[in-house]
Amino acid sequence: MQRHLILEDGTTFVGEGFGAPATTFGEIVFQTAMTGYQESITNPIYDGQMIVFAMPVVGADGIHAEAYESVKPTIRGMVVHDLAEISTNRQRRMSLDRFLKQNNIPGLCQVDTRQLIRHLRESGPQKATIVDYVDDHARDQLAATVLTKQQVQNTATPKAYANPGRGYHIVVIDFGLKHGILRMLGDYDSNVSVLPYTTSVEEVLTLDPDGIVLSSGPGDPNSLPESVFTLIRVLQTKAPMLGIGLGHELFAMANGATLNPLVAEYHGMNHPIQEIISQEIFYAMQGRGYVVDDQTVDRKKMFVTHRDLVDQSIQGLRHRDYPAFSVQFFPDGAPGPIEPNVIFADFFETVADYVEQYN
Ligand SMILES: NC(=O)CC[C@H](N)C(=O)O
Repeated sequence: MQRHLILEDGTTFVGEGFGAPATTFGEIVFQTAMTGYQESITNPIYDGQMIVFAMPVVGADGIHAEAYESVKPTIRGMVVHDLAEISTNRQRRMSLDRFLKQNNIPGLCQVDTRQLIRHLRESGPQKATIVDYVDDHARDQLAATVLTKQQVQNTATPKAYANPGRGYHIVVIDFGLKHGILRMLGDYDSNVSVLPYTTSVEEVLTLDPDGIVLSSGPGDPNSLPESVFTLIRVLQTKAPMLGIGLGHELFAMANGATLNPLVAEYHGMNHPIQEIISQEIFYAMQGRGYVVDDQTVDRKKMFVTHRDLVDQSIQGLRHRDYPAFSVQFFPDGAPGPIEPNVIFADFFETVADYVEQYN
């Protein structure tokens, strides 16, 4: 059935509906990665958003068991050029179409995604809706919709839980965790406790962590309560810390930096990232709508460890006084290149040194 995408600025696109026949509202962003649509649509950083895929044909892998990044996807829609009808992946459990239907997420295919993405690159993210008909009612509803700023609350765990293993005790502060982070921690000798971001310093310290991870997550880092920054400021002095994505942004803010929204969000894996000390270049999955303002990083406290070579944005920070560091990109490679996995190796090396020194 023909369906339509309406953008807040009035632009409309026509396409063929797939997935759930639902009408939804969300902020629309585009994903330029050529692989990993299942990981993208299940990554909690996209909570409440609609994703347009630059990849011309999406769906050929179907949905498979290893590529979930959350238990339940909370995106609001998926816009693609061509939907692959036939999937030949041996690990495939179901079609993308069925998966979206089960999760009540609408899809739109046969859309001129190149034109749409060019438009969004200029306009930046905006509200959008997928509807059956374009009429005044649909436009009014879109105009009246207020998008939530509560994405972290929506996706982060409200209760502590364990991801048991043997080895170092790693506490993950959950801001909208993706599974890739837990998978990577599980590849090392670690016993993981995941705590809500509303947790107190005492609750964390009672667990006597050997290392602390600040997870990635959706939304605007400026929308988080002051208690989060206090928590980070205290915890970074107590045990080795690794911030990822939103965790990196919050780590920067806790140490005095400011975060700015990007004109066009960047979701992709084609920007080279350089580790400054080694000059090594690698690629990593990135998903960011915000960037650390370079001018506001207190060089006496922190230094820049990684930069994106396309826009020179800060991609990594390290504290000068504590074993605490952070990366803006996804080091778990789910999806994406696995070179940045080395960030976890660095973290566990830091944890091992710390445990040896203080226990
Ligand atoms: N990679 C992430 O964790 C995303 C962080 C944040 N929501 C942003 O858009 O910048």
